[in-house]
Parts: sequence; C-alpha cells; structure tokens
Amino acid sequence: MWLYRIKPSVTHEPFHPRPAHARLVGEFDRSTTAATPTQLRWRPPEVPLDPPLDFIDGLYTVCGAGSSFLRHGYAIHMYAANRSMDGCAFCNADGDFLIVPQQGRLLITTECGKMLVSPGEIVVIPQGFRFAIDLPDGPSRGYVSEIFGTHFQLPDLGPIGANGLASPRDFLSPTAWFEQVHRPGYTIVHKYGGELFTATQDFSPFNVVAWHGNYVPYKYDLSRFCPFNTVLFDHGDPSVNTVLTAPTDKAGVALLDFVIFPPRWLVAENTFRPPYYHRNCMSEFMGLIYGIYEAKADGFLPGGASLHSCMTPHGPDTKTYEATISRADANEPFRLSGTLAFMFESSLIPRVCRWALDSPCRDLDYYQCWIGLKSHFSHDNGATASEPAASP
Ligand SMILES: O=C(O)Cc1cc(O)ccc1O
Ligand SMILES: [Fe+2]
Repeated sequence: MWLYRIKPSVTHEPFHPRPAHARLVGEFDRSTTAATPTQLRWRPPEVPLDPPLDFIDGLYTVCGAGSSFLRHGYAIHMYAANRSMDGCAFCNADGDFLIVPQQGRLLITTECGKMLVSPGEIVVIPQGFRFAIDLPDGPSRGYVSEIFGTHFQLPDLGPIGANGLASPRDFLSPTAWFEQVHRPGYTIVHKYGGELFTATQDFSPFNVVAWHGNYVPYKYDLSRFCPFNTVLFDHGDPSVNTVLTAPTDKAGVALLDFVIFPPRWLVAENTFRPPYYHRNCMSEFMGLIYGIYEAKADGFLPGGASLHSCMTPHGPDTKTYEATISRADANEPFRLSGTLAFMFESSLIPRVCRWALDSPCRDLDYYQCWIGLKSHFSHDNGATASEPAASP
C-alpha cells in the first residue's frame, strides 16, 4: 500500500494515555469480563443528547475472545454517539473494524478518502488507518466487530460456483481526498491493546494526495447481496448467508463470520421455515438493522442485540413457533420483506463485559420467550407425549 502524503505521519508529540476509556477491551480475561453460557439479550440503547459523545466516546465493548496483543481473537462493540468527531482522528492499532450502522449515517474521512455509510451498508476500516467520523444525521448508533490478527475476505463459494452472495465489484473504496491545513493541537487517538492514547500534531492526517494498493477501507451495500437458500425443503445453515469471513488457520473454521438475514423468498415445502432449534459449536452475536427478525416475534428490536454462546440452546420464541405451525399457507411461497438482521459468528467462545451484563438494557426475562413451548409429539395411536397412552 503506497500513500503519497504532503507530510509524513511521524511528525507528532509523544503518545500519552488518554483519561481512561473504561469500556473498551482488547484482552478478554477475568479483569473486566465474565464467562456465561446464559442466553443474553439487550434492548436497543438510547442515544443520549447529552453529554456530548463522539464515535470514540460512544464506543463500548460488549463481548469478545482472545487478545489483541497475541494477534488472535475478536471484540464486539456497540456505539451510541451524538456528535461528530472534532479536531481528532481515531486509529486502531489492534485490529480491523467492521462497522454496521443501525441509526444515522456515518460520514467517514479516512486517509484514503471519504465514505458516506448509511444503515443497510457496512464499512471495513483495516488496522492502522486513521479516520474521523461525522454524524450528518445527529444521534447515531450501531455495531462494530473487531478482529485481531487477520482480515475479512469473501467466503469460498464452493459448489455455488462463480456468482452469488457478495460480489467483489460491489465493495467500494474511496477516492483520495486531502486537506492542506495548519491544525495546531490536532489529536490522534490511538487504540493500542484496548487502551487509548493520544498524540498531538499540527496538521491534518488526511493529507494523502493519491494512493494505490489493496489494503484499503471499503464499504458494501447489503442490498447488493445475492442470497442463496433452499428451493424445495429443509433449512440451510446461516453460514450460507456469509457476506465476509475472517478465517483462522483451521480451514473452514472462522474467527468471525459476518452473516446477514436479508429480505428474500421463503419457498421450502413441508419444512419448519424459521431457524431450527439448535446448539452449535459457534457463538452467535446478533443485531437487527431494521424490521422484525423471523425467529423473534417480540423483544428483539432494531438496535438491540442477543448472544447465544457455544452449545447454548436457542431458536424461535414460543409465539413464532406457534404461529408457524398453525399456518394454513405453510407451503405457499412467502416473501420475507422489510427486515435486515445480521450475525457476528465466531468459533472462539466470548467472554462478556461486566457492564454489558449489568446494563439497564439487558433483558433479564429473555429466557421466558421460550417458556410455554409445548410438545406436539404424538405416538402412532394419537396420544400426545404429555398424555401417555394407556398401557395395552
Ligand atoms: O440463531 C439464529 O437465529 C441464527 C440462525 C439462523 C438460522 O436460520 C439457522 C441457524 C441459526 O443459528
Ligand atoms: Fe443460532
């Protein structure tokens, strides 16, 4: 990657620890996080109008695994911010950010140029780029996954062949943009080992006149995704909807998959169409960008989140289950519209930040959404499992 700059980035004052940003984690140990197999769900965070919070101050870690120091692991963050970054740029030395805005557009100035990213689009900012985020719509919130030690790539398409899912041509990188201004006191906020440091300089870091190479920020419009799914019977694994994957050294085992559940036709016959009930070796963090997720009639709201960790059972809530099995038109094609959910799915088991477990947004009654699920099993003689047949 070559950057043609007006002035090298090296010209700055020493780094100093930034007054503690208590809610960012780069190393998932017992000091700030806990392990829990419990099903977790959070209501969407309110975006406060006061105090002023820019993207950096509004960013907080929810869960993650591993360590940015050891270059293996991931962190899942959320942000709720109400003002543009001013006189400062952010730089993440720990890993790559994949940002999923849910409310409010992000106008991101990077060293490679500017990108306007709307809810329904995602943006990836690779490790080490300096960037500043303006909020043209005011109060804004969304989700961020951060990966340590590797990068996102398109999944192998396997038998799908050449076309489908996310297409390389739909990933957009910015055109070089620069400002040549004297900016005394301009601050670089540097995330390093999960901690923040600041250094001042007297010029804008956005001074790249031209660049070439392929290590660049990029954005992607999720409506460009071409979903594949069952066209006759059964329910495919959600990994069929992988937009981007961050691999581990073990083939087929992801450090982090970014998977979406976009609008699409449901056409499977003689099939329970919502997600099956399951346990799973992966851990699943889910968010909702808009609409209603197909497996949750209530309680999982746009801007909210859920976490089902490795081997913790989960699936549709009771209301969704009952509505599904009593549908008269269960075999008719149905267009699932007006919804966009996503999942950050990892083979590493997350530890959860204590402030996320204690958050007022935590839905402590989440487990109740499955209470009341009834057995519909019946023996050949027609007796139900809850009413055992009389002995012969
Ligand atoms: O748990 C979830 O809701 C995500 C999910 C969706 C699906 O269609 C199949 C499996 C799965 O984990
Ligand atoms: Fe799941």
